[in-house]
Amino acid sequence: MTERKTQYCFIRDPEFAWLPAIKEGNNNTHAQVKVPQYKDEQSIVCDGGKTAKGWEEDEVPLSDYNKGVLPMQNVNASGDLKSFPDMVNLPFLHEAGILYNLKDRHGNGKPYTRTGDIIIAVNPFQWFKEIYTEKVRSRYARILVWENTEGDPRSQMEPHVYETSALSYKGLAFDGGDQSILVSGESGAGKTETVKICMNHIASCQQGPRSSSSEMSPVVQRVLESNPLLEAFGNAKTVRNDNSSRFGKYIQLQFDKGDKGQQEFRSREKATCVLAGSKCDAYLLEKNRVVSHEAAERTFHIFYQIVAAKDKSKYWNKLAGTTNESFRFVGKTDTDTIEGMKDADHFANTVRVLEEIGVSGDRLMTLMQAIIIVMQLGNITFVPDSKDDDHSVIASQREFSDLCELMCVPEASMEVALTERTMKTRNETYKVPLNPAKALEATESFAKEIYGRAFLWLVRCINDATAAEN
Ligand SMILES: Nc1ncnc2c1ncn2[C@@H]1O[C@H](COP(=O)(O)OP(=O)(O)OP(=O)(O)O)[C@@H](O)[C@H]1O
Repeated sequence: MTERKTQYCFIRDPEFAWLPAIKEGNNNTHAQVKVPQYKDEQSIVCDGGKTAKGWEEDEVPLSDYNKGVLPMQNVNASGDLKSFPDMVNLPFLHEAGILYNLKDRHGNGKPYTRTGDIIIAVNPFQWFKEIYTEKVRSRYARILVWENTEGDPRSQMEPHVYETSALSYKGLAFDGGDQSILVSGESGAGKTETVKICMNHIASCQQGPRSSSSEMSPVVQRVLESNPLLEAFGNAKTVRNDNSSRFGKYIQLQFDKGDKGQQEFRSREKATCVLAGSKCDAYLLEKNRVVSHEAAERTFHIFYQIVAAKDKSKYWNKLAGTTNESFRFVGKTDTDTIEGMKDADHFANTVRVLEEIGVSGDRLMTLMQAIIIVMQLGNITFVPDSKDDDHSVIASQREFSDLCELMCVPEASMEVALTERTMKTRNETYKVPLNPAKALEATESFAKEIYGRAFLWLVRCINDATAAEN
């Protein structure tokens, strides 16, 4: 009599998506399964139930599964998971198989897994310093870029995001084609960090085959240093990520490929393809965050930074003595520390980098005042005009006078701008009064527009400092 092989499978679960189980039998509509019970989510693994604290019998409807078949686990005869660095090789390729493979590697300190040419990164939320050392960086560059090996050199290496950077540099330097790297994932997945790791590595690839120096090229340094600026103005604390990018970006790294006429081009002896500059396109800034955010979240970092700045009254003397709560758009926050640094220290760093890219003196003053104007606009309130409910008048007179003084605009003109809308037809221009709700809406739109434009202006300044001239 032949012994029946244990059928290690997965079943759907509303809490954990997929659970490992053992299939005991089935009829036309249902499968009978034994489900190992683990201590907690972390300890749920594919191990044939060896570390489970008990078992439960269950019956699952086959109609919940693709073609009525329960997906099988990628395990050996004793039920232990067989982990694959490249998921193209998974014997059973399905969602549950992918998730448990990634979970196993993640648990073993391996945040990267390959699927063909794609690298999947599972955010470890702790720095595994040993996988980002200079030695590791140059090994990936040497083997993937500079050594002309037969076959796929990746087969001898652990999957790593350095593989993506090295292969794109190689494609650019030796095949001559432009390269694109797409980094995608949900909020907090680690996209921004991955881009930094990738850019740093591209910089070490261009140091050439024999480089062992950790010295960064000035271009890359400038590109990476501009990051805190984009983060100050474009990032905010959300419930998922304390430093969440609230805009999309397309970073173009510009390489000088040398003179193609010279034999040196495509030489494997020397790097002739060198980083000359970078350009960033920013889009879809979450402008709405300027005027409102969830209680557990924050608006853009720069607002807290400026309120916390030691020298804030330099930008507007009325900032002296103010707190986050002094401004409706900013409001109470449960933290004054982002990525281990206080808002006040971040501000000093923001100003230092701004000055480095040429935003200093009057330009710096204007930028900061634009930010303060946005905050002050949030403090303007409206009430119905006693003579006509459809008209509104400004209720917060002192805040309004401060705003006008800050903007250097006469109060009468500003009041008209905030409480009336100008309509234009083909033959005439006329004013429509705004009720308090509409006036508030218009004021908020004005604040969002100023912030959005200041952000794009800043991106242009960064590009002026980092883009290659030709
Ligand atoms: N490779 C990594 N090693 C260690 N920690 C990491 C790594 N990648 C990301 N993290 C951690 O995860 C946090 C969130 O990462 P990151 O800001 O890159 O996410 P994101 O995908 O860009 O999020 P968002 O879309 O919200 O901007 C980082 O602040 C860092 O603490």
